[in-house]
This record gives sequence, structure tokens and C-alpha cells, in this order.
Amino acid sequence: MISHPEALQKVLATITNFGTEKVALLESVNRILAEDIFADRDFPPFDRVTKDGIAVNSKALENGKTSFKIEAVYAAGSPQGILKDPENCVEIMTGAMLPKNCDSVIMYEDIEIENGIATLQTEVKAKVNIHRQGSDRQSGEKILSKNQRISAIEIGVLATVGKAEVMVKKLPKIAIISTGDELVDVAETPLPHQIRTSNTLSLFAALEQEKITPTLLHIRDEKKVMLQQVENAINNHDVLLLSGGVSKGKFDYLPEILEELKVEKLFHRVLQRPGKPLWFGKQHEKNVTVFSFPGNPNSTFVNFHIYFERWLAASLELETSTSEVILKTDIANNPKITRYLLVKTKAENGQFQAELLNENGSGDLISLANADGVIMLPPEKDFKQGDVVEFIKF
Ligand SMILES: Nc1nc2c(c(=O)[nH]1)N[C@H]1C(S)=C(S)[C@@H](COP(=O)(O)OP(=O)(O)OC[C@H]3O[C@@H](n4cnc5c(N)ncnc54)[C@H](O)[C@@H]3O)O[C@H]1N2
Ligand code: MOO
Repeated sequence: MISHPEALQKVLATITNFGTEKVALLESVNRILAEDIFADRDFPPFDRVTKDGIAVNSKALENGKTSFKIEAVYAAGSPQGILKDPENCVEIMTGAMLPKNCDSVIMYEDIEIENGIATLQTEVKAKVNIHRQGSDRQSGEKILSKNQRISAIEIGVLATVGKAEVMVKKLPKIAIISTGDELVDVAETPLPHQIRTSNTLSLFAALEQEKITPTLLHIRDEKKVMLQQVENAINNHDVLLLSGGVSKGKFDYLPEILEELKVEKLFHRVLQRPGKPLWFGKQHEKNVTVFSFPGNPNSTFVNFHIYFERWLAASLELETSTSEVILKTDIANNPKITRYLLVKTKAENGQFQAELLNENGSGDLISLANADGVIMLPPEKDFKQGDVVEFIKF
């Protein structure tokens, strides 16, 4: 049996580049950007008026002028206007180009208008209420970097530089496969010895959040059928995520079937809990990566996050960082295995604290629903309240 760090290293050694593709802007949300994005013009692209009011020439203000004849009115969206006489003013709206010969904008709240004359009601500053051309970013500057996730805010940035189509990382084709004759579909009423399949649907939902729509497949515990269906899945996907059938049961055929299908076993069984029977391999000919998760729901879900999510992030070259939390209680640790414990996190006194959940073993998927993620305890020492440990968010 290998340790968790060795297992993770073997998993990360198989990362795969799936290439890039262009997608429509709104389809790119949550995808990974595959190109650097540059400002196509200055931001803002012109001296942008930031208040509704009047625009004047500051020399008139410096000369003590307080009343201005209104020459014209310019809305946002009209081409740049001009102040013909620097002693006068023009009415101007937020978002409009600052008119020629003007360098100061005075809000409507600070003036009164009567008979086409604007009169100051208070002392005002010169050269304000203008968002200067290029003061945010200059044309040609890099404004987004490749390998970052595109969120709602990046959609706005991409839109403003005219990216109707965006180059993103291609995503792998994934099959999620459950095994086990005790499993029935969610819409069915299980017999006393049966349960509804849930692992596969959790993984499906987790992948949909990554914008991957996987194939869902359930295979009966019958060796011949399993062999045929797994082979078919290998031929049509980049990744197989299997759940169940990898421990030592008499009907746990998966390990031998995978080897028969020339999936090289890179490891089977890891010094960790949950997920000791984790199986991982690669079919080199077809470049298919196979994660075979132990069937207990928490085991599948936690190991999906610990191994597959990291493999996917590394394959897509996504920049990631680790999170840490502070323990709220002492934990007696097992010196031989890495443990992943379900926690609920809370900010307390400016610190991110983790409270252990009472889970009833790795079959207790209801407790899983109360967790924000797991803390990872390396097989080192007993942990004390206040210790800082790694946190993996679901
Ligand atoms: N003799 C040993 N027995 C077991 C060991 C061991 O080392 N030696 N390991 C235990 C551990 S740890 C786990 S985890 C399980 C993993 O077993 P399998 O991967 O073979 O999984 P199954 O036996 O098929 O299922 C286990 C459990 O999970 C339920 N399950 C499976 N698939 C689903 C699904 N899609 N949705 C919901 N629930 C699912 C299944 O009904 C079982 O109750 O083995 C231990 N045994
Ligand atoms: O992976 Mo098993 O969960 O330790 O029950």
C-alpha cells in the first residue's frame, strides 16, 4: 500500500493536455481561459464625464466667474461636443465624452438654471468629475491571464474588449460508472436489500459545475457484461470515474477487468481513510485515465475531490492554492494513515475555524451534506485545538 502523497504524485504524473477550443462568450463562464486578453483600446476610451451637470473651462472658474450661458446639451452616446466660448458652459450627462475646450464638470446639485443661464450655488472645484482616458488601463495592456477561471466578472471584461468568442481549455470526455447489483435508479422504489444510486449523481452534479456533461452508466456485477461495457467506455472517453467494486468482495471484478483491458494499474489501495481501496490506472494506447473510487458514498465523494479534481485542475493548468483552517478541538490521530475528516467551517474572531462533524463512517452520506469540505490530517501526530491544517472545500 502506498501513502497519500505517493498516490497523489502518481495521479498528477498522468495529467493530460486536452487542447483548446473557441466558444461563444456566454458559454465560456466557469471554463478556463486559454489566451491572454489585452485591452483593445484605452480604459476609459475617452475623458468620460462622471456626473450629470455642466462642463466648463477651468480658466473661467479661476477668474471668479459664477454664471455661465448654456451653449448646448450633450447626452452620453453623442459624439464629442465643443464649448465654443470658454466663458460659457454646455450641459453634459454621465458617460458622455468631455466636450472640447472643457476640463471641469459641475453637478446639477451645485447649480441653478434659469433662462438658459447656469449659476453656481456653492464653491466648486476645477478639473473634477472626469474619468480620464486610459487611467484604468492603456490600450495593449494585459488585462486577463490565460489559465484563470472565467467567472461572471471576467465575462464583463471579455465583453468590454469585444470577445464575442473566447479561447478556452477543452474539457475531457468523462464516463461515470457505477457497479453493484444492490443499486437501483433514483425514480425506483428499492426492495429491502436495495438502495438508490447516489454517488454517480453527486459526481455528475460536481462535473456539471465544471461545465462537463459526463456519460452516466450503471453496470451489473456480471463479469462479461462489465468487461464489454467498460471497454466501450474506454473507447469513447478520456476519463472513467468508477464507483464501487474495488475492495476485496467476491463480486469486485473491476480491478481484474481493468487489467484485462490493458489499463495499467498505477496503484491500488492507499494508506488513507476514507478511500483505502482506491484504484488508479492509465490505458496508454487510448490515453484514458481511470479513477476507480471505493463505493461508500463519502469515500467516492472525498476521493473525487482529493484526486480527480486536482488532476483536472493540473491538466487544465488552472492556478490553484491550498486553504487552511484552524481546529476547534483536539484530534487523536492515527500515525499510519492520512485522514480526511468532514468539517463545517465558520469565521470566528477573524479566523477560519473548522468544527468536526459527527459522521457515522463513510457510508453516512447524510452527514456529508452538512459538510463544507474535509480537513486533511497527515499521519504525523495528534492534533491540538488551534493547530492549522489543510482544508479541501467541496
Ligand atoms: N475485506 C475488506 N472489505 C472491505 C474493505 C477492505 O479493505 N477489505 N474496504 C472497505 C472500504 S474502506 C470500502 S470504502 C468499501 C469499498 O468497496 P467497493 O469499492 O468494492 O464498493 P462496493 O462494495 O460496491 O460498495 C460499498 C458500499 O457503497 C455503496 N455504493 C456503491 N455504489 C454506490 C452508488 N453509486 N450510490 C450509493 N451507494 C453506493 C454500496 O451499496 C455499499 O454499501 O469496501 C469495504 N470493504
Ligand atoms: O473508503 Mo472506506 O470508506 O474507508 O469505508
